[in-house]
Amino acid sequence: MSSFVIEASGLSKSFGSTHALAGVDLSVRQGESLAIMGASGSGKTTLLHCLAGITRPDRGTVGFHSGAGRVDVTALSERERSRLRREAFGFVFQQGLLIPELTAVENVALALMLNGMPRARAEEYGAGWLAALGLAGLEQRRIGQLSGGQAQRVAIARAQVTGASVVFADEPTGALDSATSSDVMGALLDSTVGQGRTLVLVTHDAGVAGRCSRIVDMRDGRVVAERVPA
Ligand SMILES: Nc1ncnc2c1ncn2[C@@H]1O[C@H](COP(=O)(O)OP(=O)(O)OP(=O)(O)O)[C@@H](O)[C@H]1O
Repeated sequence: MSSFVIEASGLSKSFGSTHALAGVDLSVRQGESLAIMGASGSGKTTLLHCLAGITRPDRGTVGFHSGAGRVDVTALSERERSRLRREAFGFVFQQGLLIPELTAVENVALALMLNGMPRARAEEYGAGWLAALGLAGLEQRRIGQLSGGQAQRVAIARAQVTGASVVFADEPTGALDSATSSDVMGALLDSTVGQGRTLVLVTHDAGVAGRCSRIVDMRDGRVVAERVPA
């Protein structure tokens, strides 16, 4: 059995009187694809953000295991968490958070340049990732000149180009029609778990969740069920 890459225990997070997370224990194995499902407001995004070190929980811990050992994500400073996110994690959101003024390849290369890689090399790497995601020939298009599915593939390339060991995705196919959604989900799986890396995603779409290796269901800030898709 493979080892855990993320181990969260006792996570609680409130916003005023709203208990977004009310004691969540969740471990994620290296190389698995985990879908987090549940009704609107059940705490899915808050959980994803706590696992990824974006949000610090009020209580509980998140451990991240890398080749260098275990990091207690919840004990890190804001600056250390930001570095961990840049270096070890990748993010794909519903709206790709791409920079519209930049071209496809510049958007991908930027992630590498933020980690100190010179521009020419970063763009070379970026172009390689775009090609791997089926976007060869579109490197110089600005984001507004791409379809929704193509733009989301650029976002996937950007999330992976730094060699992220865990990719976190929040409704990565939420803005796409069902055929495009299926293509983009295939690209996301191939480029993460297909390469031995780990994918944690939030989705409302049972079709998307059904392609993951495990699903957890949330209700009222708690994980209430766990299942393996048929
Ligand atoms: N920054 C915030 N400030 C105040 N309340 C928040 C904040 N973030 C989340 N909440 C509240 O916490 C609860 C859980 O929100 P969360 O976004 O985690 O749910 P979700 O399951 O991802 O919902 P959705 O499917 O609608 O995106 C909701 O009641 C939400 O209104």
